[in-house]
Amino acid sequence: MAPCVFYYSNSQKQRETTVVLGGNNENQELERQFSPSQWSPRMSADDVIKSHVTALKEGTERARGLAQTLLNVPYGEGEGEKLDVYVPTTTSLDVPLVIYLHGGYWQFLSKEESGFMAVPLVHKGVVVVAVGYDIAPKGNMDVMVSQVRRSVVSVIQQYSHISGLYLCGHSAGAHLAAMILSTDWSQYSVTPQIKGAFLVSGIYDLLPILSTYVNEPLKMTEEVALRNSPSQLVPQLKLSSSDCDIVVAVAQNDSPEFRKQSEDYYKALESTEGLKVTLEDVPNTDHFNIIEQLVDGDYHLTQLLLKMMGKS
Ligand SMILES: N[C@@H](CC(=O)c1ccccc1NC=O)C(=O)O
Repeated sequence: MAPCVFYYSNSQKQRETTVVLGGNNENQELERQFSPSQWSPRMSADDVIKSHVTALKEGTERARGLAQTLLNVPYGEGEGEKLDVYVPTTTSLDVPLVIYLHGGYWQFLSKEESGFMAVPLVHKGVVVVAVGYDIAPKGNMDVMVSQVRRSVVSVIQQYSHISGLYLCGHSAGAHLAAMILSTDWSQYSVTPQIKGAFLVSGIYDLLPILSTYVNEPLKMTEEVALRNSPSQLVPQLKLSSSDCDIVVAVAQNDSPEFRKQSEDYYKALESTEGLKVTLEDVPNTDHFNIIEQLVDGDYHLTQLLLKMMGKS
């Protein structure tokens, strides 16, 4: 993985842009809204990102030390199409599996920092799978969505004996999880039955980020953003995932735009008859520690996830 120094926050860049261009207030405000690190009450923007990467890395190292693992299992031909499996030692026949999709604005992080939530789950007899995908600029939005969909197909082909399939995604990973729920599986060799999904501090409408720094490496056009926006695909989600329990979780200290993304998506799902969806507004959390705390078995969202899988 690249050293932390590359995980810059947007604050420095914004100052530079302001000086050079004189600044466009509206777009500056949009960029601030889509800079999660600027909204943490705990630390400065740079520190919260550094601390996030450290927490995820350390948590993943700990999980790799404590759980049995299968690392770098291919789910496709591509170099980046690999996943890590964290396996419980259990004699139970009731073994749920949760697939974790990491965040990082489709341009940071990897599966190497994405096993952090495995310890309390594996301890309760749950298999945890951390999926790798080709972040930008190597991958683009269509590629990433196709990769994570294929990873799900591969997992259910390899683990046909599991008692239930669940998804958990953070930030950009919550977007990818929502895209998985909205898949027309008729193009694929199997139709996954996803029992539950945890969508944590996600982005579900990609249009507002088109004009921001987030889109620089992604290079999405409006057409690409529209066809990859879960907010546009609610009817397909209803067709494909009507039996899925969906939790839309958002941090109390996420930016107003991030909170709006979750609220709007929740409302769109909730007003669609037949879907089971709840909105979890998690107190005393920001965009980063809302997911970091999954290392802790007593954390509210860990408990909720275990309960959903019948393992609390
Ligand atoms: N420029 C973004 C960076 C960011 O979101 C991020 C950077 C490194 C690792 C993860 C990130 N975001 C969410 O997981 C920010 O201001 O927070």
